[in-house]
Amino acid sequence: MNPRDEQHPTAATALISARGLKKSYGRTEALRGASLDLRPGEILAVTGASGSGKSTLLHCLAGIVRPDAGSVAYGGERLDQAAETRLSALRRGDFGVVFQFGQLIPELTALDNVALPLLLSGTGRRPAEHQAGEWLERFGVRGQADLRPGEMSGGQGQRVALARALVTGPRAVFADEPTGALDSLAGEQVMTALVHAARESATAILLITHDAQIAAYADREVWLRDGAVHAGSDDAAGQEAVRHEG
Ligand SMILES: Nc1ncnc2c1ncn2[C@@H]1O[C@H](COP(=O)(O)OP(=O)(O)OP(=O)(O)O)[C@@H](O)[C@H]1O
Repeated sequence: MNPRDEQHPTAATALISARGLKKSYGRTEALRGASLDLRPGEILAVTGASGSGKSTLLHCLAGIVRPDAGSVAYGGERLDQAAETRLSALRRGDFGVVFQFGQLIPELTALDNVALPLLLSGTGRRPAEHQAGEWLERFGVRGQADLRPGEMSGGQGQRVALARALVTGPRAVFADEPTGALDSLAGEQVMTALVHAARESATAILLITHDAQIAAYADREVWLRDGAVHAGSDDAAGQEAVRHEG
């Protein structure tokens, strides 16, 4: 089945709304007025050439990096102005993050890696391990629960990383090339598991990818060029974002 066929309703109101984001690193202008809406429950692919600002945009939306200018609103709350303590609370509860190389804690088993965000938010060990086991099951890696990251394949590790990102029931997951280190079969399997889990829990996914086959899993696709967001051809909200920049 074409992954785009699995449609779902999108709400008119954005979950996260970024307007006119600018961010420079020294003389490098990574973002030059990027605007984007992530709608509740949608899977949005962000593509673009290397160095076009994709990771920087993701970091600004997730409250990891503060933009130099512009705004990021999450349900009306301005993340670009929020205190660090508030941003880390959001990253622990409302947002999940997955990177290209999972970034699991090497000393912990798969189960403990997934249980950790729950333990950090005050869930008791037993319920945390129970929920972690359920999420490993959902991603098809329950059999690897007692393995450490070094003992798993890349695809298994990424499934564990996704389980860890989703275990707290986040409203949004930010995935930066989550299949970038996998072969195409493992990548497709990871994406199928991610899309399924996101649909079930109505979690919005911001997915950065270079790969058109991976982007095809998204409901909507935008591309970045020179630090600004450009809409896909069928994307009215994105067109708005482009106008907004002008
Ligand atoms: N922490 C940093 N320090 C200095 N320069 C940075 C930093 N992060 C990003 N940059 C620069 O900002 C620009 C945009 O980088 P970014 O990682 O956002 O792009 P990208 O589209 O995600 O690239 P890639 O696809 O290669 O990962 C690049 O020129 C990059 O070198």
